[in-house]
Amino acid sequence: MTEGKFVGLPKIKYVRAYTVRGGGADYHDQGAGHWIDDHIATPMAKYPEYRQSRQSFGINVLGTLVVELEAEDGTIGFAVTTGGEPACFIVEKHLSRFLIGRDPSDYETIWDQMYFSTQYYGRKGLVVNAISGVDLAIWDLLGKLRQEPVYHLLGGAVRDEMQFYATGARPDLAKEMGFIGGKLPLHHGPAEGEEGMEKNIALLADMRAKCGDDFWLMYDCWMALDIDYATRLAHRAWNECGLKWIEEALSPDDYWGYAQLKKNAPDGLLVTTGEHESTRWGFRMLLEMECCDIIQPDVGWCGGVTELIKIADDADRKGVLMVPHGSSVYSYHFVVTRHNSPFAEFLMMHPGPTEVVPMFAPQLLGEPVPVNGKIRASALDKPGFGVELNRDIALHRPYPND
Ligand SMILES: C[C@H](O)[C@H](O)CC(=O)C(=O)O
Ligand SMILES: [Mg+2]
Repeated sequence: MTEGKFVGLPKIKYVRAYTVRGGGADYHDQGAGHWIDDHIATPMAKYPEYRQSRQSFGINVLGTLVVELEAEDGTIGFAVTTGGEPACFIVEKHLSRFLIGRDPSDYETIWDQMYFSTQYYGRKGLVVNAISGVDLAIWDLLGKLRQEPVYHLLGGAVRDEMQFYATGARPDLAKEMGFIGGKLPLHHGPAEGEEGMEKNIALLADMRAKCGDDFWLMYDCWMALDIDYATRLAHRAWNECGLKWIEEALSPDDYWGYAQLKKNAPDGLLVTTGEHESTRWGFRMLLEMECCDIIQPDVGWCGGVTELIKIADDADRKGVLMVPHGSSVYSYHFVVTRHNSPFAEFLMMHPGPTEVVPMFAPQLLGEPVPVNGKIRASALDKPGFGVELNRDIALHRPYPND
């Protein structure tokens, strides 16, 4: 090619960041009576006043962040993640300078600039959520401009369909719906003593009796435990109920604790974690310190697709499975391209949960859902992430940059 002739894709012209309330990407932002806020063990449960409800300590305080990127030709890429109003500020007032006038194909440089310009106040959490939202919107725009699904841009499907396990309070119903396993929220942590431990085991035993021996059952501990409690739970749940894995038992900062837990856990029981970890550097700690058997990055929180490529490659190199946390289409387009992601998570967002509903409803239109526990790769065959933003919901743009 003659130097200087290549014109590239239409450049990004507008960056818009909105916040929305009510479920969707902030899936903890649900109404009263939802299974996801029913006395679930958390690190805040040592304070009795914050034990019954996660909303009582503010789990849903952020709401959803919607990032919208409009190219010069009017094509719009968008993405949703958790982050709400403070993430809108970061996107519009800080990150937009690295986006306006740029070709979306330059996602590597854009990511690098977003990360290192915010490193002095970022690195993890809210700032990386905002970076992830922008990165996902770039990949959506790229797919829409090239008229290709994101999974094509990532190397294509390695399997014809994806298999799902369901996260929710009713693994017995998930089994009837065709899922390969059910992940229960743990309800009682160390502050509720031996009585709580007995209740945890009793619930699992009841589900084992209902689901039969071959169905996977997992416990999601949402960072609530200490090593002693997690070790005792792991042994009892494995011996008495055939638990498949114990998830996110400890604080995400306690790499040393995870390495110890993995040594303490019974042979055959998997230790999993990573949904609140970010970037190639955080996951390198988990992988090199041999903290777990499965890493579970959330593509909307760990740095987006651009960063997940690096995280997944590192896990692959070390022979560790990478099964992303939730994240709807943003996960599906990645999982289907990866040999080390043999199955995926489906978060049951029905309050019961007695039926399958789209994970990020009502924010996305055209979101595929598992049928008989599976989604075919061909269901992703639309440009970008294959979904549209539902503009009937109340979008609020607090910090316009233009
Ligand atoms: C059910 C868990 O407490 C949490 O709400 C979701 C989660 O950690 C997961 O899906 O994994
Ligand atoms: Mg989890």
